[in-house]
Amino acid sequence: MAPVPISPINVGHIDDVQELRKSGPATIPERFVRDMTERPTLDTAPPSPNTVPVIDFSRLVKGNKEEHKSEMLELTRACEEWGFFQVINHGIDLSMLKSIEKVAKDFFMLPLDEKQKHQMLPGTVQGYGQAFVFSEDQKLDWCNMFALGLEPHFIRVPKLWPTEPLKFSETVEIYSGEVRKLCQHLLEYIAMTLNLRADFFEEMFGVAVQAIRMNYYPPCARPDLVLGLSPHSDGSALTVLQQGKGSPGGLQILKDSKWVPVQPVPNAFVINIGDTLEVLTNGKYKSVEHRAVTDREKDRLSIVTFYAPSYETELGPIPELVDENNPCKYRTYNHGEYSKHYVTSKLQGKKTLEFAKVESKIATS
Ligand SMILES: O=C(O)CCC(=O)C(=O)O
Ligand SMILES: [Fe+2]
Repeated sequence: MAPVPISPINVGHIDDVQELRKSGPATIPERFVRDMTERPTLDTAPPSPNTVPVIDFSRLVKGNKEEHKSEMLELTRACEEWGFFQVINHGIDLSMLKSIEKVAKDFFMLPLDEKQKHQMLPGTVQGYGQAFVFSEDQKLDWCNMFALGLEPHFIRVPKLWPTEPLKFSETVEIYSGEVRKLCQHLLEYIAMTLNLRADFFEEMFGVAVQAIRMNYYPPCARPDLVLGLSPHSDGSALTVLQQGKGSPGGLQILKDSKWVPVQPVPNAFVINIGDTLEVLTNGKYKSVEHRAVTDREKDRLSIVTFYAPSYETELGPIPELVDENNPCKYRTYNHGEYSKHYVTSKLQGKKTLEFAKVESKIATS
């Protein structure tokens, strides 16, 4: 969520999907209809037993020696083999999860002109609208987003913070404070799975950048033609995703070239490794491509926190994780530069990470 210079880009007309749904529930404008190769196959098969690992956070933190050890092994496996896991018993009060969901939903239910007071300008990633649209002919996602930069404070854009719903800002502040602590703790355990000091990432990151994005996916009459969110990996170090209670599944991750649905686990957070951890671990832990699909009848809400190093941080593979068998795959670069590159590129699988590869041809400025 780096501040982006506003350039005169022409993104064409972007229909608001909630309004589309209201006015003509069966109409899918061409700009939302995906090319054949991108369309989701809507799995009617029973969920595969091969699902994203579930980590019991309380066993990591206060379990006995055996419990801690087995949970650490599961965390290592999750990071190495999946890049995604769900966390249960995370210690964040369930009333907090409920409150953030309520203010998020209430915000999306406001009249369009009210939401548009906080509109996301073309080429930027904060506010209400669709991020990552850079041209007139780019396909659009069946999603409305509302995103805010949170930490450090200089990334905040005060005019984008709504006064309605009444408790919106206060709830975002409290929730995000809790999620920040969870990210810090998770990174401590992740550092330990890599035989690094627990405070390794905390020390390296400085005042970590944190942003929140609420994604609202209205039902879609033709979920087979559209995507809720285009395939991408996150630019963060870690991402924490809360799925709305009672929301249908919709998140899918690319595993062994197949799209695997992430089944919602009540009150859990879905955690994923972002590009930044992939670089730091020299690819030992990889960011995984993911996307969202829509549902014919039900709407879906997700509340997503991105946690990343400060923009000043110089990033590159951690020397302890580079050796003859794992030669250095990524160059060293400034995280602010990467963030700028990320938010000025369209979502396109793991393409943005090319920026960091040693053989990369992409210029750094
Ligand atoms: O809504 C979802 O499940 C996916 C959201 C996501 O990947 C994102 O906001 O980066
Ligand atoms: Fe994502």
